[in-house]
Amino acid sequence: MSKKASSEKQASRNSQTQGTDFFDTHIAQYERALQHIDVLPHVRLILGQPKNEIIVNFPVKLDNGEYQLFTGYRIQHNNIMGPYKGGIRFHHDVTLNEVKALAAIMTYKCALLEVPFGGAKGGVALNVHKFSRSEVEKITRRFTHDLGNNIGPEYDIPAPDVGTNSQVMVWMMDTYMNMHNLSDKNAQRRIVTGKSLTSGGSRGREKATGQGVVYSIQEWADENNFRLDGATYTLQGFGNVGSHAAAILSKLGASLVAVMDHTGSIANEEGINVRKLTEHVKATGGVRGYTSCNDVTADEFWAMKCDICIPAALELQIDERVASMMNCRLIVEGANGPTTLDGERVLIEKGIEVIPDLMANAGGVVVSYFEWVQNKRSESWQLQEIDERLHFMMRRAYHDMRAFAREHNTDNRTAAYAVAVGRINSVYGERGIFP
Ligand SMILES: NC(=O)C1=CN([C@@H]2O[C@H](COP(=O)(O)OP(=O)(O)OC[C@H]3O[C@@H](n4cnc5c(N)ncnc54)[C@H](O)[C@@H]3O)[C@@H](O)[C@H]2O)C=CC1
Ligand SMILES: O=C(O)CCC(=O)C(=O)O
Repeated sequence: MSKKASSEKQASRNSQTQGTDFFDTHIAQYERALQHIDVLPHVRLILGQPKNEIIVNFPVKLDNGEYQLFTGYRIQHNNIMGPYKGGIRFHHDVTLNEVKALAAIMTYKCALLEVPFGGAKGGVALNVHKFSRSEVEKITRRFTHDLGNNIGPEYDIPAPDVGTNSQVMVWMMDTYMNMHNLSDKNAQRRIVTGKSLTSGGSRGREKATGQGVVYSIQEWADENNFRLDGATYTLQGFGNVGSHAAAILSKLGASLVAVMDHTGSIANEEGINVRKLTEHVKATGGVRGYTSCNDVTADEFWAMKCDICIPAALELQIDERVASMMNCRLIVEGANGPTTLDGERVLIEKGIEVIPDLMANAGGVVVSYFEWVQNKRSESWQLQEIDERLHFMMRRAYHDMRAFAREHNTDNRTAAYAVAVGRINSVYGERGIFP
């Protein structure tokens, strides 16, 4: 088997064979945090499962005239802190358990960042690369239609995730507006965030998650007297999160030495030109075939010596085997849930620090919140203001997480969960339970 083929097979093996235990992994991480804080018994129960699980099966007429049935999910984990909030994923491996885990992660991410939203996530099981633009539009509109009143601008607000983008969000918005005869059409644009700027999106949302990844790295670098100028890093995933993180890190003088995506893995110890790679990915759909780099296997990618590794693709990628190969100082989880429980154990044994998903990739939902507020008030904020507000909120959450970790002698993930669950628990405690 060629190196490229073996690399692709490895990437797909990681995401497919382990996808089913993502919710269990999340629950184990959540329960580990409960050992460090006092949580009301009913709150433990409530947070252990999502509040609502919406599953819709819907047919769509494809370009060839045939009908195909799709399964879509919207999981609403918790809304004690505010309206349900979270992305929509279009990917062939989408399952109920995956979306449940992603929805719960949103609840804790928002609580850690003090964003006044709860947690939700949605997804449709489809390989987006295999459908035409008009088919993806029809799938989006039909899914939105079937979600009906299960979403709403004050109730549950979707956003982009893997396989979706600002165009998909605008189709969702348009479908929702056409379904509801609402008087204040403009304010209703906040039914989704992550829209294009022209259709009511926010400046800075496109790069927000990557920007937040970099703000997290900068906090860690300051804390550890580490210079980013001249540092090396590897990146799994060169989509929205990965490509923007890389573009910003380039400006700070950090050097990208290896990248993996769904098409393969490439490396160059001398550094990869991020701007040129971005053009290549736009033109060809993936990193494979980019010149000035060597093709490497997935194992060679993970074993690459570097200062920082940024997984920014799918969940459960860094398992025990991968973690034992890794040769870096810091892992920054641009993706949701990229590390398995065994993987994390090995990383801790090896002294590799992790900035967990709840913290590292929260920039997206923070700027989504800014977009929602701007739509509600008919305002349009400047990029500088957005970046400053985002930076402030990322820094505050980072130090809340680190303070807990130091005080209770925990890893960062346990600390991030504990801070978030502690805040949610306080609200439940103050409000009591409706009988
Ligand atoms: N888009 C956003 O604002 C946010 C995204 N995230 C998380 O970041 C991660 C990436 O999301 P996006 O960049 O938005 O998605 P995207 O769809 O823009 O990009 C996904 C990237 O992952 C790569 N990929 C897919 N399958 C792969 C595999 N089997 N092996 C290696 N690479 C693979 C793709 O080639 C692509 O480069 C996900 O875990 C998502 O939940 C987290 C917070 C916000
Ligand atoms: O921007 C949002 O509302 C949600 C982003 C998201 O899905 C995530 O943080 O995983």
